[in-house]
Amino acid sequence: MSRKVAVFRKEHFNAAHRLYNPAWDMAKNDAVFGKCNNPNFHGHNYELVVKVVGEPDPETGYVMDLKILSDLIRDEVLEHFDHRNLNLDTPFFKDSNPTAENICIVIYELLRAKIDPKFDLQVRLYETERNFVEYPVNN
Ligand SMILES: Nc1nc2c(c(=O)[nH]1)N=C([C@H](O)[C@H](O)COP(=O)(O)OP(=O)(O)OP(=O)(O)O)CN2
Ligand SMILES: [Zn+2]
Repeated sequence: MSRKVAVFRKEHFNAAHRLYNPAWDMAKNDAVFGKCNNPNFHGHNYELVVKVVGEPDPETGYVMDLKILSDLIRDEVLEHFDHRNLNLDTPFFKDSNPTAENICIVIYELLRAKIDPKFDLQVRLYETERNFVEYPVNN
């Protein structure tokens, strides 16, 4: 029987963004993205939940030390995203929109590169209290 356990770390960051498609005119961007297309940007208080799944180490009882996970999220994610303009201050959304979906995928990829492949990883990102996304699915 599997002894896999999921451990979670919650973090938050504040960031500004604008959702628009540069290939479209303002009218179409307004129609699709509404107030999220404000050229002067707008902000969200993002809540981030990182889930790591694996078997507890027999010597420590830890799946992964949550202090190490916390430091990793700080260094790999929050340093890039917190109090930043996601369109202008980060390199991640030059060719894509900083939607919750795309931000979640970027965060997953940043963390996946640093977390031992023996662990499964899943990221949940709340853009508002009621709007949230998860990547990857079915973990
Ligand atoms: N599939 C997606 N839809 C929307 C996204 C997104 O990232 N993925 N993003 C937005 C806006 O950026 C933003 O989330 C909308 O914010 P807001 O208008 O404040 O949202 P609500 O009015 O629904 O606020 P609640 O507090 O959640 O009620 C839009 N769509
Ligand atoms: Zn928004």
